[in-house]
Amino acid sequence: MDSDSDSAASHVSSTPPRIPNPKPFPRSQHKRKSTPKSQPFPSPPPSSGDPSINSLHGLPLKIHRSSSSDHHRSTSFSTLFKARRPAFDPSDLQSIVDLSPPKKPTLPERVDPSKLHRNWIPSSAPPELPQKRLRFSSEGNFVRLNINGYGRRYSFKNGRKGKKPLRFRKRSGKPRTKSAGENEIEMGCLEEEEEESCLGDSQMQGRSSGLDSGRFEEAIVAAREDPSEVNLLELLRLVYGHSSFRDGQLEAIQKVVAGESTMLVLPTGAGKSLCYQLPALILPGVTLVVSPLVALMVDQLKHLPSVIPGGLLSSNQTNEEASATLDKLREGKIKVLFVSPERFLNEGFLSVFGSTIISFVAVDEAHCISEWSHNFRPSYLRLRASILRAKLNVKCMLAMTATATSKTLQEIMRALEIPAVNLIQTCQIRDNIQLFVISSGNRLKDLLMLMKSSSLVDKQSVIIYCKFQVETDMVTKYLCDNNILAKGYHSSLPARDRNRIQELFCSNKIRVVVATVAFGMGLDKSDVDLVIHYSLPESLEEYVQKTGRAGRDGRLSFCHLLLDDLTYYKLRSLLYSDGVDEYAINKLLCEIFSDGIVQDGHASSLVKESASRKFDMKEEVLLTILTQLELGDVQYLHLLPQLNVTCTLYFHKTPPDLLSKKDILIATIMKKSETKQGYFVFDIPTVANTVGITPTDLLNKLKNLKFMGEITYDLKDPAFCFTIIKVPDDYCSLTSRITKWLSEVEQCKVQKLDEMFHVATFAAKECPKVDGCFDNMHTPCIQKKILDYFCRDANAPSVDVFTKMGRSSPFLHADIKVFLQSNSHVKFTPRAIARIMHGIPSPAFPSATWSKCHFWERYSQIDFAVVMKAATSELMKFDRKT
Ligand SMILES: Nc1ncnc2c1ncn2[C@@H]1O[C@H](COP(=O)(O)OP(=O)(O)OP(=O)(O)O)[C@@H](O)[C@H]1O
Repeated sequence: MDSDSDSAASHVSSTPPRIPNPKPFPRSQHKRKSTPKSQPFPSPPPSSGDPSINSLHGLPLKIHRSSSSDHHRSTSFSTLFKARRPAFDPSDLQSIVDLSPPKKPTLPERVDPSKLHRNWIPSSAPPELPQKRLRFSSEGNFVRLNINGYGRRYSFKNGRKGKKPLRFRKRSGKPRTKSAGENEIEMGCLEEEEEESCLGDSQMQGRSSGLDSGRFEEAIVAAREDPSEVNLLELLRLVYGHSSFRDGQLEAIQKVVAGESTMLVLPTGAGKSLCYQLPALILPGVTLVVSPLVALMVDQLKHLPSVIPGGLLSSNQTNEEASATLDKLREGKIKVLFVSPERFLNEGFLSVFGSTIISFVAVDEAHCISEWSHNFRPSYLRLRASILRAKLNVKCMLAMTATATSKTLQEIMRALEIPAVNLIQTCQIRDNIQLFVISSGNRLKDLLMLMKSSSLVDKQSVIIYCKFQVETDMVTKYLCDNNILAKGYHSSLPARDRNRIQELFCSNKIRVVVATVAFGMGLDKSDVDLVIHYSLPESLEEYVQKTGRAGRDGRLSFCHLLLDDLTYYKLRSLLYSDGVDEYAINKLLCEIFSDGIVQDGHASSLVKESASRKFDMKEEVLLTILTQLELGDVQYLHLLPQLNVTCTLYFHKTPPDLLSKKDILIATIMKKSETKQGYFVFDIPTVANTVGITPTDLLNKLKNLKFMGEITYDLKDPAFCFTIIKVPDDYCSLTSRITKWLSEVEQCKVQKLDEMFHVATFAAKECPKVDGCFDNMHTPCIQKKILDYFCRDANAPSVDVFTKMGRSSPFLHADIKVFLQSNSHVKFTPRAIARIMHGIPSPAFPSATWSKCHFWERYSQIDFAVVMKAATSELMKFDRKT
């Protein structure tokens, strides 16, 4: 089985910032470098450069809704939503939020008012009905105040209080040196990734303003002193040109301005960004916005109004870019700083803030905090109120998400110590999207029929989502061959191509994009009118997220899902690729704590690639376990920034013997190095421990020597680095606790896929079509099921969804026996055998080798647990015989 899924191809990257490649050596030195092996100055190979709680008083969750005049139809999803939430008490609601006065939504073109649902999100369109749907208007609802970018920018001083007049300075018209590149984004596993270029600079901000500075200043001071609806509305009008707040916005802003940690759940495109931007503008100090993807950060930075100067720090910036941002931060020129969660690993980053006041931390895509979400991300585990308080003196947190079950919300709120009364939540799915499911025997043909059907042929902006990159290529070609122009988009395309496709799509010059999940994050195109799921989403959360790309302007839009069993089997198999055995975890723990003692400040490392192969665990799984060892009930270790730990050193000016006499570090390196082909090769943590400094300090010293022209060096072997805080007393119980936790996480993902499949299958095959469903249109029944799913009691036992997976096969045992006999030279675990039978590659059993095996993927339709059980029993028999 191919594992080229965009989400499967994920890897957590928090490697240190790249620094530029070393300068070319002067000619004379080149000569010297070409000395033979035995000489002290061998020539370096072409340099690669340095890669260098308050406890929740239990949810029931409070629902915060504004009473809009259009909120009255009993059939709407919102009504259902209200009715389903447990223990909802309107008097509670009254005490928590200001119920805003009834709002009249503006009816958009082509929408039948009777179809307008209660949680339709009004855009800021003028009250008149537009005659025509506007094309080329992908810039959201911002007011373009100065198209030349020479507007005025507001300059802030950190911690500035009182009413002193605020200075304005002219925005520099300096052209950008690099484009705000689109990075590879894999929503399947959110993470910060490589990007062609990434500016940590407020120059990226798109909008400049020609504000009346006096009025603006007064509005800020007024909102700071009294964050009343009137004062906040005035600021909203001045900064964004919007005339009213959308559901949930005002309440969230008021809470954050009052310093109260808040959980905000609004659907995609509902305007969550504004809920951190306005408080950031009002409050003194800097606001940190934690975002899981560079692409998202870049996009959010671009969309910051220019009166909110922003910056960005990501691990793939150059040193120069990062220090330019840090300088601005120190000078008080940054009001909103976008950071990746990995940054919170870095003591250096934390120390940057010194006396800087952090007004609050906004956590975007906050569901990544919870392992029970569809996108758990280990580095989000560091986002704990206790850690943020201790390290950055942050007291207020704003968590934002569009998709979270009650269980996920509970976890986020516990981690960030958000009181239950500060949950602001509206429906997680917009009512202006019609949902269709087609049971498909041939997805390609059905897709073509759909695209050519009279109801969809005029749709102007279409996204077709595929799971695998090969699928996007294949579907794009098929559509083009059949006269439907389409562009494929996935993370393996060069960033420039991806940027271009996104731009052309946003300006309506491309009608159809066939994409993996990589397309869409941070895409604020308001008029996508058709989303097609060529592949089954892995969870209802993913389904809601992707459908949420459609109809962001509030107009009626369409979402079709092509359902087939084979995709379900394939996806279900892949979900078992992260699982680990107790035995492997035990081995890993023994390696981590191999020294058996705690040595203060002693750095250890685990080289990602080799450890991954040795323990047959994906790198993300290794990181998850390490993070758990740091942030679990007992702290066993402290994670350090990830580094490339193997260093090859080349001397250029002073001969090594002489330099080592002047520099203790060089002397130690020479003692601890192996010489390979005449070069000094050493392990960074080992040398750092000997000298008594941290690996990061050692790298800094090397950088200085490089700067002085003494040395250059190459780094390789990306590794997780850590110091041991405590050696476990009982390895066995720690092993079984971690194994249990990981298998629960795995089970949770499988259950999410089963529920998604169940909902789609119900719609396609079992729906009695009584509540408004007809033909393939199943909005009512799907919405009802989604609602059940998101509102299910957090502590309720998990629902057993019928699974289509086979529970037995007459030949399974016999096949495993033959497989073991024909591979008697290889050591297998039951999980490894089950993976091969399911066609799941793993670090120790890659598809390049094992997909050629006769049994590869043969049992992918039999439940993984059943195959594993059979493998265990056959392996025991086999071991006894041999
Ligand atoms: N009060 C408002 N009135 C009118 N338009 C608004 C308002 N608030 C936000 N918007 C617009 O709604 C659009 C979507 O906003 P935003 O990107 O913040 O949504 P989001 O909730 O973060 O979506 P996603 O979850 O998909 O990222 C933007 O174009 C923004 O300008």
